[in-house]
Amino acid sequence: MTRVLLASRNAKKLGELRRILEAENVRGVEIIGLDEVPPFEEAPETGATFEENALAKARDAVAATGLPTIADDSGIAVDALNGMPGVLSARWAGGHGDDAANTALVLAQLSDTPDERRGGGFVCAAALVLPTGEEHVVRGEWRGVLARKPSGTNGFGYDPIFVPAGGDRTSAEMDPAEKDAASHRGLAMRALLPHLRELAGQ
Ligand SMILES: O=P(O)(O)OP(=O)(O)OP(=O)(O)OC[C@H]1O[C@@H](n2cnc3c(O)ncnc32)[C@H](O)[C@@H]1O
Ligand SMILES: [Mg+2]
Repeated sequence: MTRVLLASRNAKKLGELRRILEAENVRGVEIIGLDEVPPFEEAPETGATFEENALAKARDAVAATGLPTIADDSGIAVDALNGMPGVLSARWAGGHGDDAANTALVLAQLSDTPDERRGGGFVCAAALVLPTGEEHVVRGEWRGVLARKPSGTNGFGYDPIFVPAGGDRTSAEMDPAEKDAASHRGLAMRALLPHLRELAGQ
């Protein structure tokens, strides 16, 4: 078993990452989270791009633990807000990870935005950094529109207000496997699969 660290403190995100790898039958890799390694000082996520933040999170964790590490930096980019919240998604309303306040603020900011200009998308940058210094950074995007009110209880973060393109339900109304099959995170993680299979000796 090769131990691979997922450098995240977001239990929901960690759950999705694990589920996606499981669905892809990546065996021979044991995924552990930040709570399962000795604590180390985590730098604030101050990068200008998702890729920068993902790489920084993964590099720090490799330096501290010596484990091959995946980090995910993600968020929602709203067209009418010029791509924001973007890298500020986790702390858009001020506090870190207050999902209800973040979604309420985005909805309020879009209250006068008509249906035809409510486009946006989830973005996920995933970085895989190995103790050898080998680095891979990939990106997944999931386009859709911003709803007028929250619906659904699955997922996390902005899922209750995001309606993926081609459908009429929010991603919080989709079942988990359905979200994974189409999501930004699913796309990014599947792009890392060849490297993970190599690590697993598969
Ligand atoms: O940095 P870590 O510890 O991994 O956890 P985090 O929650 O701080 O994660 P990010 O810094 O990447 O911020 C991502 C934010 O974007 C939002 N987000 C990302 N992926 C999402 C998804 O699949 N569905 C809904 N919201 C999502 C959510 O609000 C997250 O708090
Ligand atoms: Mg974060």
